[in-house]
Amino acid sequence: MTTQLVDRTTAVRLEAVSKVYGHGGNGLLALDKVSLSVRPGEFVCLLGASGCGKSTLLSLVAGLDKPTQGEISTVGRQVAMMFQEPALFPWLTVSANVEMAFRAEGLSKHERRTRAAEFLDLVHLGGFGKKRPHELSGGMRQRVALARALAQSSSSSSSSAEDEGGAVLLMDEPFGALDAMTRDLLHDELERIWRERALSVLFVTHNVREAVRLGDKVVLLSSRPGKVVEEFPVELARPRRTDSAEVAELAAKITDRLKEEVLRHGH
Ligand SMILES: Nc1ncnc2c1ncn2[C@@H]1O[C@H](COP(=O)(O)OP(=O)(O)OP(=O)(O)O)[C@@H](O)[C@H]1O
Repeated sequence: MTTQLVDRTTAVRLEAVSKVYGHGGNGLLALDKVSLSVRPGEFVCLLGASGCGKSTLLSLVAGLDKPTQGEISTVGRQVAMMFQEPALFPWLTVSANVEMAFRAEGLSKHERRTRAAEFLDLVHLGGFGKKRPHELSGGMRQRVALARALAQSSSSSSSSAEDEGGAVLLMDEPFGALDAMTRDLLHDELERIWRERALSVLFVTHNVREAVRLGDKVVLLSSRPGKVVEEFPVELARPRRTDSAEVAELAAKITDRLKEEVLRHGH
């Protein structure tokens, strides 16, 4: 089950969470007693081989699905999710796509547009509000998706009155389809916004360097069923460069551990 946390030292907490898809003999154990936590303002990267249950875990935290066993708790503010594909409505303008985040708030059209423009400015897309998604590059579309996720997590309908902490952002390989240069730029922007807005982030990737570039902590999941194998604190100074020797060194250590896990499971 998913509950609201009263404890202010944790933004997201999973305790012995298991997920089985299907029933009986045909059931598939996707996650096996996974425990992990994200502190308020912490950037946690979740790393693992394909099919180890990373997306499953995020959808459970987002409340899109329920764990079979275990408990998930989050801060009062509703979490926002961002996927590999930006999932924009192609027939709407960029601004209208971001305005969707405020649709439950009863704001006037003018207020919605003004607030959407603020979030588009934040991701350096000021002036692009009237464009349609197909007129933008892949990286720009992903920025629109980021603006919409930030708007969602800040909307008053998604926060409780006593909630003063930053929002929780769940990201499922959001930059996986982008070229390396665009990805680098978006890493810098995400890091800036994360700091400015004191976000708590759970970021799924299978790119080890990306995890080390961004994370305060990298949580390594085993191959299916997903279990936490090891947590690696990343104590490198920020801002980091994906191509730096320090990032490469820790990434190599984590990759070795990941390979060991994949070989142990035979897939
Ligand atoms: N709705 C579902 N019904 C049945 N099985 C599912 C469902 N969703 C996921 N699975 C299975 O659960 C396992 C974990 O899937 P999941 O998508 O969470 O892994 P992942 O680590 O995110 O993979 P990838 O890195 O390839 O995106 C996989 O074996 C997948 O086939």
